[in-house]
Amino acid sequence: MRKAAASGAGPTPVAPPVGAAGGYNAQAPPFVPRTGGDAAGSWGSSPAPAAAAPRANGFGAPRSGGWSSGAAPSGGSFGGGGFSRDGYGSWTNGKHVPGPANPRTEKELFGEAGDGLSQSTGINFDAYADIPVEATGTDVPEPITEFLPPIDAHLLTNIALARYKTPTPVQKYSVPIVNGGRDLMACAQTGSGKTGGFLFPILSALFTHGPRASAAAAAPRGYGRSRISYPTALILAPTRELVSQIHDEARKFAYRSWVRPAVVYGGADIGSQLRAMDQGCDLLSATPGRLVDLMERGRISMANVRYLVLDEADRMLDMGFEPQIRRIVQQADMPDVMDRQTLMFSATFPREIQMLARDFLKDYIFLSVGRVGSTSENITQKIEYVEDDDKRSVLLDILFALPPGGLTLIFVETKRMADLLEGFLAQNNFAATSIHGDRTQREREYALETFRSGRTPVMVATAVAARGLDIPNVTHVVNYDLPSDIDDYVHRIGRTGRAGNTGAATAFFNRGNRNIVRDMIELLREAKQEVPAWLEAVGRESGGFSSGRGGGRGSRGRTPASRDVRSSGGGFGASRGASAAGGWGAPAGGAPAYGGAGGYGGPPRMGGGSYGYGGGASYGGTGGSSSAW
Ligand SMILES: Nc1ncnc2c1ncn2[C@@H]1O[C@H](COP(=O)(O)OP(=O)(O)OP(=O)(O)O)[C@@H](O)[C@H]1O
Repeated sequence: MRKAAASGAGPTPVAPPVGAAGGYNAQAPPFVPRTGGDAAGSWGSSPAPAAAAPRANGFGAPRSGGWSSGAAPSGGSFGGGGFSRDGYGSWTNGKHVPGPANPRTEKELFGEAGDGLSQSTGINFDAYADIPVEATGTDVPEPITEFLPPIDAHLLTNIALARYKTPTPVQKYSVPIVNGGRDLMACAQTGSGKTGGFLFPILSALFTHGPRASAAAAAPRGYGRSRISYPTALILAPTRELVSQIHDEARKFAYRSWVRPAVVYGGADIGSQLRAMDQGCDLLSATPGRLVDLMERGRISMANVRYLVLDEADRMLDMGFEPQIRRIVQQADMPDVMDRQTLMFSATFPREIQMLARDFLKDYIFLSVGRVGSTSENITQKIEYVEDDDKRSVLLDILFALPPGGLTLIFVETKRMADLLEGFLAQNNFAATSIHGDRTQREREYALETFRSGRTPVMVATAVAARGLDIPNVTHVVNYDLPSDIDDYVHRIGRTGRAGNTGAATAFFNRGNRNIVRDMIELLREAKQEVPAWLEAVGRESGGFSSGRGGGRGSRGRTPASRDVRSSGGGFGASRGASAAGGWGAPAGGAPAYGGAGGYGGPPRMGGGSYGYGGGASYGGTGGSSSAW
């Protein structure tokens, strides 16, 4: 039986009374569940979030509008000015008016069944339902089991066009959680549908409730000729390739709707991105650096943001994006944590990121599908002992032995090694390409395109390609160089074995990789993989100083979060859930408190329960541009 464990008791910051100073009123809490107005039904009961707090900074006027009381504009038009164009619809006189179908756009977005351009589900897709689910926090709503109302009818049409039949576990839970107005930290294995996990509830709500009429309606134009864009949903992700991919998914599921997705990332022409934004920017996917740039140019405002998503948040911190993220979220005009919904998604959640959540999330639900940081059993993992000097010849042996037809992704640690290995493979007549951080955006896109299409079925990559990329038919991942952080290994091998498909991953291990040996052994055991006897021996040898999943990790001294850190004072077994097939017990009692009550080890990073940021912690790197990869 699944359990919804309540957060442990802990300090509960005092929320100011509703309607207190700052112009807040009862409309402020975001997105309370719909209450039966729809024939289609409504989301399960879920508490309205705690009372709104005054904004911590002086940017912008306090928000007073909200959807919860039917504040979506009923007059005028949004999204295409009241008429349909470009495969989009509009929000006219308080109603969603989907645009007409466009067969060409439809084919471009959704492809055709079996064309190999999009990931089809594999034989193990249904087995996702057996993965244990843990959801902790107050009043966890019931998961959905199917794509049915009260998910918005227009979204259901687009989900059908994408040929999705059943929600994955993370989607089953995230949809009612987010549509119940709650914040969410969600952790689920690579390739198990986290993108839909945030896009579906957001788009469903946007289609049903329409745009928020406030800053955008009042001031659609900036100074001079420049327009200001006011996205309603903002998705931040660490790499250009990942935000492009999220944008492509957003375009699919927003097809024919009033919601115009847009994308911005560094390394590409800002002028064309701005022009594209001018065509509509309701749901924006962005890398943090480029977004700060646009904010500083006065071309984009966060004032309308209703939903904030941090995808692969741990990676963004690793890349040194924390200052930019805090600039966007806390130091501009984005609505306060109490007046937006914030969602974090990743397959790994080191403890630091759960701590960051205290600043960005309120009374959130921590969802973990499988153990945090575990690998999918759909990936057959093999660890080979290979000295550095032998790696090239062993790689050739592997490539020669692979059955034709699949794509192979080879990870190395440095850009230089990526170049060298690509050259070596070319000399040996393999159609190979490579991708790394020194390549221009055009080169990176070209490499991905030739890999995806199978023209170069081998791609050598640095960590830029480790996260989130969803390329159909990657059948084999080789860790030519192992990373020093086990989480990176988890994401890298997760480029195969996606959406219920099977895949293989081979890692070259030698004594230089001893720092991750114990984590590696634990991962392999957990995913029911073979653990070679020699690896166990190295593990025993390295015992005392190995990082171990229970201890500090790698050079950053990170500690893994194996569960919701809010309840880290409690026993491990208490909140481990059972199979997703069961039913929730009664909601955990207790008054909802924001910010994850209690149980944090160590002193809080910021004092007084305010949302201001006092620490200056950031992790290596300077916005990701000058790393080794
Ligand atoms: N409900 C579903 N039914 C069928 N296919 C799905 C479903 N949800 C997602 N997919 C497909 O599964 C693949 C993986 O999804 P997605 O990229 O969202 O995974 P992820 O969990 O974000 O992975 P990662 O951790 O690597 O970022 C995609 O090709 C997506 O189209």
